[in-house]
This record gives sequence, C-alpha cells and structure tokens, in this order.
Amino acid sequence: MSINIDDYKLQNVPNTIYYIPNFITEEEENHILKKVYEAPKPKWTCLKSRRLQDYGGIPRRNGMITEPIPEWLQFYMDKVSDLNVFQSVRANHVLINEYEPGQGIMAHFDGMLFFPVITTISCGSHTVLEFIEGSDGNRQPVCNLLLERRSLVILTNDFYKKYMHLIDERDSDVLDENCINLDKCADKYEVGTELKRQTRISLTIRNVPKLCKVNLFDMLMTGK
Ligand SMILES: O=C(O)CCC(=O)C(=O)O
Ligand SMILES: [Fe+2]
Repeated sequence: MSINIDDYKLQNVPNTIYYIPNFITEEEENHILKKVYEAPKPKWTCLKSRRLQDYGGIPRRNGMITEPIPEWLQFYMDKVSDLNVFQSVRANHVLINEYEPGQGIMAHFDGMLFFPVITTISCGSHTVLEFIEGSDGNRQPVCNLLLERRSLVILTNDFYKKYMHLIDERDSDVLDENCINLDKCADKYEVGTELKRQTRISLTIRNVPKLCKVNLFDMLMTGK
C-alpha cells in the first residue's frame, strides 16, 4: 500500500500537520510493544514523568555518534522514511517514550539537532498533543491533536519552529473543539467524550543531520 501524505494534511490549521490513522496494524502495534518491553533494563532512561529509550545514538551539538539500530525498529523507520518526509534523507534516530496515565511532557521545541520534521507513531493508548505559542508570561493555546493508537503524526514548518508542543499530565482527556483532527480519526468521537489514558509508547522517528565518526584519540584528549 503506498501512502501519499498530501491526502492526510490537515487543512484547518497553519502549516503543517499530517495525521495518518492506522498507520500500523494491530499486529505491528503488539510487535512494537513486545520489543520495547524486551529491552534490557539499562536501556531505559527514567525521568520524573516518563521513561525513554534512545536508538541510533545520542544527538549532540558536535554530532551524533551512530549506534546500530535493531532490525525490528529499522522496519518502522523505513516505513516512515518511505513517505519521503525527510526529503532526500532518511530517519536515523528514534526516541521511544513511555507514559503512564497521569504522565506527560512539558512544553518544548525539538530544537536544532534534528532535521525539522517530527514523526511519531503512538502505541498502546491515545494521547492529546497540545500546541502553544508565545513566551512564558503570555502563552496562548494554538490547537490540540488527538493521537490515536497506531496513528502516525508528522509535524513540520510552524509546528516545528513556531509552536511548542506538550502532553499534559492527566489520567484522561475530554475532547473539545480545540482538537482539530477529530474528523480525520479512525474512530468517530463527539466533542465532550472523555477518553481514559492507558500506558502509551510513542516512537518519535527523526533524522539527525550531523553525525560524527568516533575518534578515540580526540575523545581521550578533549574528553568529549
Ligand atoms: O510522545 C510524544 O508524542 C511526544 C514526544 C516529544 O515531544 C519528544 O520526545 O520530543
Ligand atoms: Fe518533542
């Protein structure tokens, strides 16, 4: 099945969001969850409000020292890269986040270390991704997205550079008219519906343009 992402572009928002429901099958979702939970314990980095695994290396200002990607994960990276979302390059990094109900991620920009396109596959639970603009003292909501399990969302342009994104720390989400992709979802939802969150695993698949070859001599001399 070949997907043309232009068919999934949200028209009622500033540029640019693509939302693809059921990007993966239930079997693929179960396969991802199984593989994520098979990772050895030290692969997890525990933060206060979520746990994460990095694949492909740790992006740094000097460049990312690449690490081999497991074959099962490369399959999903290829599935995303094949949409040509990273123009002439392909995904080489994945951040896997786990959120229990009640957990989230503070408002942030993804920053300069990535090619400015964010692609995220959701597994295990929906969540609501919120966008805001403005600075600390004057933050305004822009819009929200319902990310259903098995969906892929692609954020770029203003949704990469201009608006910050966040996931509020809640056990459930009440859908309201700020949620601008309800008509594009796999399931039909009414405004006012409350969705209880379950444990969500997200795969944020990106491209890190700047790589560095490991130079042991430099590492020893500079400590970097
Ligand atoms: O889990 C998500 O959908 C968002 C994760 C995110 O924004 C990030 O890791 O930068
Ligand atoms: Fe982010």
